[in-house]
Order: sequence, then C-alpha cells, then structure tokens
Amino acid sequence: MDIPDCHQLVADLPRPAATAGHIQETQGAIADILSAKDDRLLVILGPCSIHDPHASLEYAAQLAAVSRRYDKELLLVMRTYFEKPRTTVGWKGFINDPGLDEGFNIAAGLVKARQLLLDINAMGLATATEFLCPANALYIADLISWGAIGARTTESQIHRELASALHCPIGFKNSTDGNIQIAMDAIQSVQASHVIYAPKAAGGLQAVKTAGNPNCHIILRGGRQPNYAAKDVDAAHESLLNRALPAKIMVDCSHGNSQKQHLNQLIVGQSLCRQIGEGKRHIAAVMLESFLKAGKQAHKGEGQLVYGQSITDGCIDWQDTVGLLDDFARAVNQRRQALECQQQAAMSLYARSQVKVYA
Ligand SMILES: O=C[C@H](O)[C@H](O)COP(=O)(O)O
Ligand SMILES: C=C(OP(=O)(O)O)C(=O)O
Repeated sequence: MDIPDCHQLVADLPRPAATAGHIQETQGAIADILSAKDDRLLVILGPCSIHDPHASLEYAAQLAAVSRRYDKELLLVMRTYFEKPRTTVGWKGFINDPGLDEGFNIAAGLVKARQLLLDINAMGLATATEFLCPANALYIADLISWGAIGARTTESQIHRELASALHCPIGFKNSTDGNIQIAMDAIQSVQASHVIYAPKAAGGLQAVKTAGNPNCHIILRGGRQPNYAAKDVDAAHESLLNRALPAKIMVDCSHGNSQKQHLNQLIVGQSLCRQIGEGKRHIAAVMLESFLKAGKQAHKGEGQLVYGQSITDGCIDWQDTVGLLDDFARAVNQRRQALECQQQAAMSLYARSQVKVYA
C-alpha cells in the first residue's frame, strides 16, 4: 500500500486560518501556564485512544460546551491519541489500523486522523496527542496544541529530536518503572537544537536544524509505585530546580498512578486537588483518561463495540469527568486564596519590620 505524501495530504486537508490562530493562542496559553504567567491549571483529558471518530466528536462537543464554564480556572485540551505504544503486542492505534481489523490501512488512518483533528479544532477545542512514529507527525503536528512523549520513548534520542522540532509544548513521561531522571534528561536535550532528516516538498530528504523546544515539562505517571503523592511531587520539583530545568509539573491521574484501575483516577484527582488547594504552585497540569462510558472493553473489531467506551486503557465516564473538573476548578480558586493570604502575611511582616527599623 502506498502511503500518501505528507505535503499532499496537508494541501488536500488544509488548516483554516481560524484554526491556526486558535492553536497558536492555545500553545501560547500553555507556555504561559508553564512559565507561571498564567495561574490556571492545564487539563489534558479524553479517551485513552481514538477508535471511533463519531463517538470522539460527541465527546469533543460535550467538552467544548463545558470548557467555557471553566475558562477562568482551567485550560482544557482534548486527548486525541492516534498511536498506542504497546508493552508487547496489541492494536497500535487508529492511524496504524483504522478498521480495527488488522487491515492496517495506514493511508486511510492518516486521512481520518487529520480530518478528525480539523473537525475538533473547528469546534474551538484544542487537541493533544502522543507523538510516537516520527513520520506520522508530518501529517498531523500542525493541528496539535500540546504533545506527549510516552513512558516507553522518553529516553529515545529520535523522540527527543522530534520534540525539539515541534512548535507545541511537550510533556515527557517518567519511565514505566518510575525513573524520573530520563524525563529530566529529555527536557534538557530538547531545549537544544538538533540536526535531523526531513522530507523535501519535491521528494527526497534534507538535513534540517531544529529550533529547540523551550516549552517542555515532566509528567509524573507513576511506575511500579504511584508518584502523585505530595512527597513524590515535591521531590520531583526539587530535582528539577537542582538541575535548573523548567520546574512546572503535570501529574497523570491514570497509568501507573491509577495502577490501570480507571476509578483510581478519582482518588489521584482528589489528592491533587488537596495539594493544589493548599497552594502548591508547581502543579501546573493534570491528565485524565475519560470517555463517554466508564471502563474499557475487549477489542472485538468495528461494529461489535459498546459505543463511547475505550478499547485500550479504562476511562472514567462523562459524569465523573465533570465532577472532577468542578473539583479542579475549586482547587485553583483555593490556591489563589492561599497564595494571596501568604502574600498578605509576608507584606504585613515587612511592614512591621519597617516600623522597627525607622521607629
Ligand atoms: O495508554 C495505553 C497503554 O497504557 C499503553 O498503550 C500500553 O498498553 P499495553 O500495556 O496494554 O500494551
Ligand atoms: C501510553 C500512554 O501513557 P504512558 O506513556 O504513560 O504509558 C498514554 O498516555 O496513552
């Protein structure tokens, strides 16, 4: 099977100017959250994987509708994950096998993925993805506002080089066994420029120098043990500061932190709300795996599936998602109050010490 040329596909399904503007704005807002200019919480949420564009659009429409409600406290970006890194073998995602039938119609997968990203962005909702196969990035990266490099690839030089070429902010997961050093090494590597191969519009390859990506951060996703508790988050923050790396942290409520039990995401979420509400500034972002229906189902092939339910990791349902978003929004407001109180206390201490000095 021939794979379409990336320049041709992008020309056939072009990015409208309004979408380009919205993506640039969202990337700027995320950069502001990562540099503490914006005190909102970035929330990356949506299904573990895209397998049914129809159900994904229904989820996106619901998310777009509620996102305006949380505008002052939360920046919501939808997970649109088309590639799945497997521990051993399994369905590798919608681009690789869009028919879910081992037909591996990658050409159709690329077209359908790009179309879905265009449709979701047209709703005014920004999209997030994991970049896994560097070639796939050429077909979709211009429609992505935030990207992840996964636990299985954070240590890979190829993925670091790719991230250094991308315009969107990128989060790096700790490894599946819980090692956070590799994510910190990745952030340092990706800030630098690298020389990589890129396809020429006329065919063939060229060597290009990447710009380097200053908007990167760590994602604590748990490993053999969860790492969302205050002691782990604070230790990661300390380590980032010691290496003079960007010290804002995203905590993934799923994966190693939920021990792959989708309802545990609610427990992780509550712990994060407490930490944020107490004034912890370094928690800048969270990730949730959420879909229309709770849990997951066995991958049986198109046409035999429960509508709106994950075929990879288990997700929380829509009702629990909105409940958690309410809690996160409340926690951000509590953090604002806590920080204001701390500031006032510091100012009154300063005022008293001035009285002493000049009395
Ligand atoms: O996010 C999805 C999964 O955790 C990841 O793709 C690994 O899945 P697997 O262990 O079922 O292969
Ligand atoms: C595969 C994922 O995560 P991780 O790399 O943490 O396993 C994911 O977020 O879909």
